[in-house]
Amino acid sequence: MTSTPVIEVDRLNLSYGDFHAVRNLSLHVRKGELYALLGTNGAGKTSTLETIEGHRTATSGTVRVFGHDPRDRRAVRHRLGIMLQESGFSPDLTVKESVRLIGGLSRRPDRTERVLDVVDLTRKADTKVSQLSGGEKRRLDFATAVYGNPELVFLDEPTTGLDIQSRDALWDAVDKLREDGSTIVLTTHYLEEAQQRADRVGLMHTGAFHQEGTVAELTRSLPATIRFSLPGAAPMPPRAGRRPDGGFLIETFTLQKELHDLLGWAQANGVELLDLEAGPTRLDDIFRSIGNA
Ligand SMILES: Nc1ncnc2c1ncn2[C@@H]1O[C@H](COP(=O)(O)OP(=O)(O)OP(=O)(O)O)[C@@H](O)[C@H]1O
Repeated sequence: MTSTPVIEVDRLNLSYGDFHAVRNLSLHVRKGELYALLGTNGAGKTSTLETIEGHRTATSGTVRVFGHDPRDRRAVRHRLGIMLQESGFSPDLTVKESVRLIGGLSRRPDRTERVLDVVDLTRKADTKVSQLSGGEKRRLDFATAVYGNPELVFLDEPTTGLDIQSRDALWDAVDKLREDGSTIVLTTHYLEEAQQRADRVGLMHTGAFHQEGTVAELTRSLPATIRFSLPGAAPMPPRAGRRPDGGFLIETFTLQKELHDLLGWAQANGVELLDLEAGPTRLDDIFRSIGNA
């Protein structure tokens, strides 16, 4: 990863009539980064992305992609691969024809067969789009992000509707794009995917950033958790609170020590800890804390 800026958004404001959907948002993405733009429903993610992609005009502020105004399609468009939530391919085209169409529109060199292989649709090459399953359609949408290895890739909810094998294959293909130097901007409601993969996360709420940084930076301010349950006759464990589901919860900033003490207590009392889970704060917990703020 280098410090070359690929996306530079400064004090972006976007209004729909009287409604102020994005408020003074600044965001910079560097070459080679995987940046996850996350947020609550209606936070302004799509509005922000559509402005960065050149589909919307900012009410005020500046947006630069590779140093250009993204509405300058000639300068920018061939360098972008955009996987929308719904690509809207013609239902009468075959898969192969659709991929060729993507290639023609992208103006990037590649081979249709290679792209079909990456998105695992070689066996469906001659099938009409109207006859694809939901997951297969999603993999065809992904071809827009893969064709010709774009320098900047937008993935909008890429794994929605995909089974676990297809998800793994998609993330393998994204890893490959990154090895070849692509920069990735991801939106997803599967927070564990962002937690595992994002170099940085921007967490939006009501038009502005609630928090921005690495996952470690975002989760640092909240305690880690240990969750477990106990067999009926077990004594009450020290330091643990009761959860509404009858299990136990320990919140701690010293996870390793607390876990060590708990295991020692269980050993000393001859108690088996059931459903034991211990780990750092997750992005889910931060999302819940926004809802409660
Ligand atoms: N064309 C439009 N006209 C008026 N209001 C709009 C328009 N598009 C979006 N909005 C409003 O702007 C706000 C931000 O919408 P946006 O789609 O950017 O949010 P989002 O973060 O992508 O949400 P979600 O996670 O629910 O998809 C919402 O309150 C939405 O109702």
